[in-house]
Amino acid sequence: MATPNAGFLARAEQFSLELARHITARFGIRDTVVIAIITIFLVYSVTSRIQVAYFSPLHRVPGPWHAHLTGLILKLHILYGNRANYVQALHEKYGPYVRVAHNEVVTCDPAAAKDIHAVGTLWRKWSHIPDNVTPNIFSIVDPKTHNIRQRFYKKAFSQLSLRKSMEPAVLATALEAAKGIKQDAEGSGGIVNVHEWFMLFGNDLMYLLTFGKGFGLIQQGKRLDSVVTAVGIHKMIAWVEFSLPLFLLGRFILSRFSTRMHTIFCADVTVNPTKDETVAQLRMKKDEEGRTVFAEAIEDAKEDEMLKGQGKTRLTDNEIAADALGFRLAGSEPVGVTLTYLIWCVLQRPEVQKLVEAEVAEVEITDAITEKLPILSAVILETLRLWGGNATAMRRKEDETAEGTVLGGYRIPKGTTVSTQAYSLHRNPEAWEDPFRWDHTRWLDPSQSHALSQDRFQPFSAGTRMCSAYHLAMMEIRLMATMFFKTFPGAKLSPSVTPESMAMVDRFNLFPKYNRCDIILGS
Ligand code: HEM
Repeated sequence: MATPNAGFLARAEQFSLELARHITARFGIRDTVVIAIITIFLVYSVTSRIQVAYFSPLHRVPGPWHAHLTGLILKLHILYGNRANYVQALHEKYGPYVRVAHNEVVTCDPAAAKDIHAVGTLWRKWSHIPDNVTPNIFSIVDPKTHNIRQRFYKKAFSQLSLRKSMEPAVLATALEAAKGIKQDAEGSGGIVNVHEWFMLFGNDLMYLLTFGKGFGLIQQGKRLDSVVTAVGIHKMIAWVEFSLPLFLLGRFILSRFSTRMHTIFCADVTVNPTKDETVAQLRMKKDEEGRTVFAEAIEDAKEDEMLKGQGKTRLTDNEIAADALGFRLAGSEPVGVTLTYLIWCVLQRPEVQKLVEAEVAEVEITDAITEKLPILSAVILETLRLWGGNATAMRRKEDETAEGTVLGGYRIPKGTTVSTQAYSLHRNPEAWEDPFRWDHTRWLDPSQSHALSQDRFQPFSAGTRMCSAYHLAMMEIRLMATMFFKTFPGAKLSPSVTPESMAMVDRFNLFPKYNRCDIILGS
């Protein structure tokens, strides 16, 4: 017996045949085939997007309506350097789990952050480096390859080794920066943009770390905008993510007509050190002058039994060049940014400023001594909590488990990107009391010390993908901050510095909106 469904199917079949006959008669066979292929593609794309939007388990995760269908709005925010603030606003509206794109969820739940970034986690770093480009330590996805690479640097980046190898250079560079700040202020009525000097400080030290010779940016009085930084790379990647055709148009056509376009669309070409020069520098022998910590790390690895067991005792030339660039990009900016915000936070609170100045006034500036100063340490940790230089998205994927995973009660299907950002983790009211208030005293209470555990305080990330240079970064911040408060007691913020001017822009690292923090030096 014919069912009502069969009647419908028969009518649909007849309609389709009529339509096909009509189109074939009007456009000819070849054009009809093209139209059919395009139609099938469009129908497939739309239905699969609707399926992912409303019928995948992700539809239960709250978020703005458009995020269920597309990541376009998120990509626009990335393009404008606004991702961190956009995601924070979404957390404030929707809670600790938010769907920000059809295939991406963000979370500021400490339990999820702990799971995702734990040692031995199944969550893998998300990377858009194509297979044919040698990844650097920052972008390697495969955990085994990453583990091998990490071992190359482990010893050289321990606190003990760094105090021998890098501390004198960090101190000398901090002294140069303080001199530069003083001279700059003398030439401009006592007002100086300290952000610029802190950024040059961070950049100079990274050149020194990877190439043995600092490029003397501070001595040359270079301006910040003449230094190529990770910002360029971020803008370039943001364009790729937003629209590949627009990126290609910019890269191959527009970049020929304007230097600005060239720095945005061809940042990788501009920023890459010539490979031969880098490799020669980093393969220097033990007794050669100008050998870097980086070169030592590579050399030391030859004696590492575990690496030998893995059949790998040397880095290839391509790997060395990639890592030199990776360290420079990862390390040049966040130290300078954190220092800028530290000065901004302390100078807003004269009573805290007096305490820090009194604490550092008589001390010798060494890493071991400054590490033990309670007020300075508390001020650094509290600044890293609210205004750390690298508090932006850490994107991860879990592709191992066929049925996906569960986070915060939500099923996350395989292949979904999940991001945490310390900017929101550190502002989560479930994790921190009065989270938006900068209050260094929360770190003076010993019972707070467990907050340093990996779940709710992650300015340097956590687990195996934690910042390789944590000890170096902390040393740079401690020595430069001590140098500043000893040399410039009574410094004040210029009236031009406002919460609006210091709002953070998110370009791989976070920066003050106008790249400025003007201060007036005390007489
Ligand atoms: C205040 C300063 C710094 C902060 C807040 C910071 C923060 C971070 C964070 C959050 C990550 C993890 C990123 C991710 O997984 O997506 C990271 C990774 C990394 N950082 Fe830092 N960093 C700082 C300074 C530095 C410096 C000075 C260097 C270089 C000398 C450096 C080198 C690296 C490297 C190589 C990685 C990749 C580690 C890996 O994947 O194994 N960082 N950093």
